[in-house]
Amino acid sequence: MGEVDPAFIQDPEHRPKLCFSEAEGIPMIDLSPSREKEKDPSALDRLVKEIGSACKEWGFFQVINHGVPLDHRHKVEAAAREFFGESKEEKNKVRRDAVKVLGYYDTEHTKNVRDWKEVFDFSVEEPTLVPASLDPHNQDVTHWHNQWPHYPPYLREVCQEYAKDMVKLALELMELIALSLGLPQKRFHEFFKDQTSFIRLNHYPPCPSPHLALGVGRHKDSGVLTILAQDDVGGLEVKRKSDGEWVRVRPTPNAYIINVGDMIQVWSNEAYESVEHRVMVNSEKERFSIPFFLNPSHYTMVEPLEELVNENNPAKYKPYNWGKFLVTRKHSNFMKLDVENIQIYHFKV
Ligand SMILES: O=C(O)CCC(=O)C(=O)O
Ligand SMILES: [Fe+2]
Repeated sequence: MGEVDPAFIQDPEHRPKLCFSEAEGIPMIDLSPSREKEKDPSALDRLVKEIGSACKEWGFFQVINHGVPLDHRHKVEAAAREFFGESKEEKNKVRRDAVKVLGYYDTEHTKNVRDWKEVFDFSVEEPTLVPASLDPHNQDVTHWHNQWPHYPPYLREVCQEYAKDMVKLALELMELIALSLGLPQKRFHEFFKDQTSFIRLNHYPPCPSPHLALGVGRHKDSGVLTILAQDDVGGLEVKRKSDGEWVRVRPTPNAYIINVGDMIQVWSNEAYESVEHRVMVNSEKERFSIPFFLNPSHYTMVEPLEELVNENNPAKYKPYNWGKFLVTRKHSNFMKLDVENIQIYHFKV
């Protein structure tokens, strides 16, 4: 057993339990009625209700019959394995820095503790428009550009193809979520022109001290919605809403794990809430996962939707600018700070 660098060590109250319970009851939802809606409107109604209660009770669910071609997913998984198998020197050729925020890095901090992982980030829109400055008064816009590695050479193409699949599935899920909130089906579409969505390839190497460190420390996803592909190793834990216990999401081959992000919490005025989750590592097996983070345009002002607030249910959040939030987060996750990074509760009324 080796030792881990103190930067990775979680405070005692946040350390994982090595014997864990597997989540019974994380809803498994069959999405086929969404694509066959003309044929069976009552099946679509049932699906919308299932999505609504999963968002309300869990903030997490899994989907099958999601329409994403399996070979597209397999190609990205293979490319990720090959990429992370390259030498550090090769990976560092596409390393992110304070200016080039996309690419490879292995020093992400969640809540100021270093994560036991290495990642490769790429955005869906090339280039992605974002604010140039963290300063709220500065309106300048800049671009994020992807940094594609030379090896493996096919990585770029398969990632771009997969990104299209993810956007399609995400918008379909947003239609179902809109219906479940009593909104017009396409209510959310306007936010995704010039989207800032991105995909992350995650590699969690075996860790000599899985009781002290985490692959990703406890956090909520700050975007709209996350679509996660995990391999068969397992390690994702969700803080169950009903009792606050950490429970593990059992890997289901070819399914996707969906979770509500902070922006759905704000838009829905807390009808739905984003839920804390974290990733355990283990001493024997490496693990790979691929989250897609659905994010709106940088110029989106995020606030409870007017249709969902009234005198009896006033807005629980003040509007905030997504682009400024995003670049502030990117900046703070890059280095260890002495202060908490930006959170939606800072905008609570
Ligand atoms: O790897 C996983 O299972 C989840 C990763 C995650 O929660 C994240 O990157 O936000
Ligand atoms: Fe997450």
